[in-house]
Amino acid sequence: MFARNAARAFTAPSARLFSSSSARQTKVTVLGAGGGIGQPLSLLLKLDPLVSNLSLYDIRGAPGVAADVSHVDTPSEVNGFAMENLDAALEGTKVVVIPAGVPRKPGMTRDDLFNTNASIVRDLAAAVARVAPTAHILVISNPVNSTVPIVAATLEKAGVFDPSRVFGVTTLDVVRASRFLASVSGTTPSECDVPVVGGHSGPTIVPLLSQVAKGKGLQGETYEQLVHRIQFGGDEVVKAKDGAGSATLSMAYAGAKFTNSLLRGLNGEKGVITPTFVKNPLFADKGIDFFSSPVELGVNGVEKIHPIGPLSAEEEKLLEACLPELKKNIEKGKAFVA
Ligand SMILES: NC(=O)c1ccc[n+]([C@@H]2O[C@H](COP(=O)([O-])OP(=O)(O)OC[C@H]3O[C@@H](n4cnc5c(N)ncnc54)[C@H](O)[C@@H]3O)[C@@H](O)[C@H]2O)c1
Ligand SMILES: O=C(O)C[C@H](O)C(=O)O
Repeated sequence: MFARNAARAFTAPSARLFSSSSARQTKVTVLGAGGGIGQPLSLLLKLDPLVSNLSLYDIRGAPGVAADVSHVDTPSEVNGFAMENLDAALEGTKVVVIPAGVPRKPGMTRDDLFNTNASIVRDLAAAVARVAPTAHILVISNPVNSTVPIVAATLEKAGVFDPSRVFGVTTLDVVRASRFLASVSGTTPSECDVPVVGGHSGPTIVPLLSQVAKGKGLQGETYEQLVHRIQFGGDEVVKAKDGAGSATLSMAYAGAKFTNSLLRGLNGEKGVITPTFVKNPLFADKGIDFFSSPVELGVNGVEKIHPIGPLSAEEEKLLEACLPELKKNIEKGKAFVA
């Protein structure tokens, strides 16, 4: 893909997206592969050396996307599956990534997508429960704060829920926090790994800037504007796309990055830690049993859930605003399946 004399220039970004420390390889299935996220995500997964087999499914267009992506000269096999072949797409898969569902238009909240996306995600989760009950499920479809509890409850109903195998992908918030803090502090994103905890919508997104050297001194308007931009980065893209959807390319990058982290953990690499929205005991005493906090990924998926660490006074307030809304979103998801 890259010319020999250009290789140096490309080394840094590709190393940041894909890190491969082990030889074991895995079958990955994308549900919603024909969409705005699904297509670039499928391409990026085709480039991941830890993916041996890529299975692409959508209710429209997946065979075409698969034919196209399959010509890329990396070792993995690619197969496309049309609407009626969902079971075949899931056969023998270890990791299922779900970006199926409708995106926002200007003026909508993520919760406004619930009525359409809840049943899409529930039905896909039921198929995974039936065909690939031990697969790891990575949920991208919004509203993530509700769709993850929907997936968990659906698996629970089918008697196959394992909390170490269900993840809400909140990596785009981490990617944005890193990129935006780098701009504000005049550094590079690699120096700005900001833990982002909570959920994935506006005030439920809680960036912990005080835990990063480049972020801890920020105050006043600079701090407030940065927090707002991280919490509402999605709206920025929805507005700029002006009715044509929400973040797709940066989300595909974030989805491929999280998938690679999980695959490295599954392959036995130690110390792979990243925030993700999982069944989480940290705020269970407040009735909130799903929460994104830094999670160590290992051979079984979730290996260890880390605490969120010390918070500044501002972050305490952000967390206070996050919890009630997150609780509502989680309960709405659970009620839908019940
Ligand atoms: N987690 C995040 O950070 C994040 C970021 C961006 C977007 N999203 C969400 O991801 C979802 C997809 O966004 P998009 O821009 O790719 O939308 P899109 O409309 O471009 O693509 C969605 C795809 O899902 C497919 N689909 C619909 N029902 C399906 C089903 N039952 N089975 C399989 N495929 C089905 C559609 O055919 C379409 O190809 C949206 O809900 C969006 O809000 C999440
Ligand atoms: O904003 C959206 O609706 C899509 C996504 O959740 C995002 O954060 O970009």
